[in-house]
Amino acid sequence: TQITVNGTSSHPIPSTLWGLMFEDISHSGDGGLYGELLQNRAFQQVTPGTTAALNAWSAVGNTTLSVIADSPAISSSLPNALSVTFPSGAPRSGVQNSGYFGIAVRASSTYTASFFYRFPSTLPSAALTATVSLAGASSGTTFASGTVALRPTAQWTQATVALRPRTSAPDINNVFEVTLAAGAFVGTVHLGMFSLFPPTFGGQANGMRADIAQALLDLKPSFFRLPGGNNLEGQTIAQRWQWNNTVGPLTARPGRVGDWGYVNTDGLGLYEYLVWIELMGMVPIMAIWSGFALGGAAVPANQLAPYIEQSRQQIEFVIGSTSTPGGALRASLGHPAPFPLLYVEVGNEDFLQPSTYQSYRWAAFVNALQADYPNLRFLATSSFNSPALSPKPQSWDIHVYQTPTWFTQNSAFYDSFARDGTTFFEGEYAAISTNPNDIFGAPSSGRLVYPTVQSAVSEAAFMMGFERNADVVFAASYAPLLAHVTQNQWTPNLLSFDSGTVIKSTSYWAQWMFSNNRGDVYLPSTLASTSGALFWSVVQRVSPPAFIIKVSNTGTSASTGVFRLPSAVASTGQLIQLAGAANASNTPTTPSAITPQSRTIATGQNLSFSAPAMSLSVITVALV
Ligand SMILES: [NH3+][C@H]1C[C@H](O)[C@@H](O)[C@@H]1CO
Repeated sequence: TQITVNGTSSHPIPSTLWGLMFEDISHSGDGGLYGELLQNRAFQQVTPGTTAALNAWSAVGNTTLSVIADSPAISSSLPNALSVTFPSGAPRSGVQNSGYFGIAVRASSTYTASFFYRFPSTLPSAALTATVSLAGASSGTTFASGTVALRPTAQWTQATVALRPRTSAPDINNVFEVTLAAGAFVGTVHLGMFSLFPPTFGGQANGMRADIAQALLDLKPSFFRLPGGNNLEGQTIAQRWQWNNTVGPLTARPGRVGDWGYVNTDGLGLYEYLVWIELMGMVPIMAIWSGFALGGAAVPANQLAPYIEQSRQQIEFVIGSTSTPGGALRASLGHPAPFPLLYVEVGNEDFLQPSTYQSYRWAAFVNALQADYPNLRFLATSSFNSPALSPKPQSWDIHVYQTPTWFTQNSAFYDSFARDGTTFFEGEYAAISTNPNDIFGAPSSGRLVYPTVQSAVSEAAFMMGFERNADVVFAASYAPLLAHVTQNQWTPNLLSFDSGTVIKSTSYWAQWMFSNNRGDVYLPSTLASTSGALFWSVVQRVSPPAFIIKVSNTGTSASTGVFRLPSAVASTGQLIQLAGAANASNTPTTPSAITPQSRTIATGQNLSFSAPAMSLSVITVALV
């Protein structure tokens, strides 16, 4: 294929083009990115006395456990506690937590453990020594232990201890224990608001798991969409995500039943998101709830005011001056300066109930909030111009989940969009099935469990379209971002993980190749055929001056592109290439089967490049 590259750029590439979409799905947050290692740490949103209330907890030795609604409670937000009864003559006994499907124990880390306790009836005659430890679930090997004094008190009191493993555990099959020595105490103790944190990314208090955060940082992401996705919406209006329930001390956070079938602790709250986003060099694209719950309920127009006010307070918390209540709260938590918020998304996928979005919800939120915050850009989340909205949205968040073939055939999706000032955020996209008749079906019906080489190179063809249309596409993110390898509600995902490992998919590497090889301006070139297999994008980097040529071959045989570049270039350049069998994936058993390979290649102003079948290539060649 002969490809003529224009020497005059058509448009700059916005700095926000490549970034991350996040929501707590498949334990992306609790059990994933959020640093807390204990599951069901505060018995939030569970029914006392039920087995489910004891999720992840079990007795050590002879104790009997039950979750109770305690009085006094630890706080009004945390009504539940674990009642632990030690019988007479008990051996070493106490409680055990199995983490989020395991706990990684690394000798290089210092873990911070804490819990609240009180003796509701019989007080011990003197302080008791509790042992807090990390041990092999089946081996019983103790990797770390520390002691803490439990004072004889009926009032809720917090105990904290540092744990330093002497050796790393060989696998993630480990447990956290709080125990008393044999015969140390006969009676009942109430425990609650446990926590076990490893060192966090950048040392952030109540922060993120370092290995997952680092894998995300390696993508050099420019934005972070939060807090969802479906998980913003709630199955009911009462279960929606509410920013004010996610800030302040952990004892003030009630948690909620998330939209993906598990309790969200909301320990990863709005402040933690924003501080981490800043630490990562990203900007937030923040959603506000738009009056619609996934179960189908919409707030009537004449009852929206308190929800609009809650959203206004959410925005005030993020960017309000410290003379406002929201800004003052932000300052009190340690961040007096406003966060760099420009984009506010009104709901999520409001194409699910476009009628009320069109008739009043969009206008009610935007008219009120735009008046308060004129510099903000509000994104509509219903289907583009279907129905038309008033006031006319400045931006839209468009999602697509499709087959690899759809992505190659729609590489020019944005070419025909009107250039009228409206901008677009491709907030969610992924090739998720090879079966066009059952996109969201089961793996037996074509659904991908992990991204494949074919899905990654097809997404890359679509991503070429984002660079070509970066005058109207300002941001794009693959979704979902993260998922536990087995406790998930959705596949495929950009990154998979368990308690100890992060797996970078083929699609992760495609995102990595685009985001780590950005240009400043786009150079138009011969258009690829959308029914073909070869796709390309040429951008120019100002400093150091270079052409960056991305080539995706989504076909089953090698294909050559001859690039006629607009000016002289060096005789050698760098090639980064991702290639493999169409159905190859990186999985827990083969985590690095397909990774980008770099090498130097011969280059010239007429650059002939043979792209292997099923490959994504990035060629960087210096101008001379
Ligand atoms: N149904 C998808 C669309 C929604 O916005 C996300 O929560 C889901 C997974 O990415």
